[in-house]
Amino acid sequence: MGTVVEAANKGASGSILQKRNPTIVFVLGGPGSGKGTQCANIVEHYGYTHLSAGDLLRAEIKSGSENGTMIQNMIKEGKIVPSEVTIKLLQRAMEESGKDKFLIDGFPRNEENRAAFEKVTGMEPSFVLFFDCPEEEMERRLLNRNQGREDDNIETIRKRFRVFLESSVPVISYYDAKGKVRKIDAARPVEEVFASVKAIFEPKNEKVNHYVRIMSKLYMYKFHFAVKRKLISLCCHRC
Ligand SMILES: Nc1ncnc2c1ncn2[C@@H]1O[C@H](COP(=O)(O)OP(=O)(O)OP(=O)(O)O)[C@@H](O)[C@H]1O
Ligand SMILES: Nc1ccn([C@H]2C[C@H](O)[C@@H](COP(=O)(O)O)O2)c(=O)n1
Repeated sequence: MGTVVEAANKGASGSILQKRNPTIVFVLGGPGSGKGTQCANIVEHYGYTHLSAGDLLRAEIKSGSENGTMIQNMIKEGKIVPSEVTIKLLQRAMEESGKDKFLIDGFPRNEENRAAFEKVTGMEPSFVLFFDCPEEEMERRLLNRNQGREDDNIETIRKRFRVFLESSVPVISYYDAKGKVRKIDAARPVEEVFASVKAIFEPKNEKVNHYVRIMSKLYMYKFHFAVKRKLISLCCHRC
């Protein structure tokens, strides 16, 4: 059996979806930044279909599939599951839904995820919704989540934060350079965060769009500076 990337190279994959020319929004942000919470609001108000990569992987574990144990071990370690597996699950879910507007939550988590998705499906996101939240707040939320998730313990949470900084932030930077990132301050109460989300999804005139893009760019400068400082301090702790 070939890999999904090999299948894409042979032109065997991605075609059904591509023909439907779906709208894709990637939803990114650290663990506990509120991606799932806000996706539920977007679904309710704007008719998108929500596909959470983490939920699809957890369902795969429960289904008792051959990849189940490998996925479970990786999630317990806060690691990122190989793109092969996650992309197949996402593609299947998109095809089976019969819908054409998707919020893809928690994906792409690293450069491998991103490049493989674009290669396999031949599709790119319309934009990337990025929920920015300080670690202390995300940690508090995850420790209070109470959904029985195996990875909501302090040891795995710290690993997930590190993977976010080292592997997921570069993906956000990639799309930022293409002008596709819409950054949201996610440290506020749910309703306030959703008000900012709405401003992105509502149709606007060109002047407002221009203003939103400039504000997003300014926020992203600040964000990248903070990430660099954090990575340097992590390196200093290691030495
Ligand atoms: N703005 C908010 N203020 C306070 N609590 C919030 C806010 N948004 C979400 N929460 C709560 O924080 C927890 C994590 O939220 P959620 O599951 O939406 O995050 P997530 O980014 O999808 O997390 P993960 O990446 O780990 O799946 C939940 O218990 C949720 O109810
Ligand atoms: N693209 C993805 C998305 C998720 N995972 C794994 C690793 C995560 O820690 C875990 C939980 O995801 P969440 O529900 O927090 O979005 O699932 C992955 O490997 N690749």
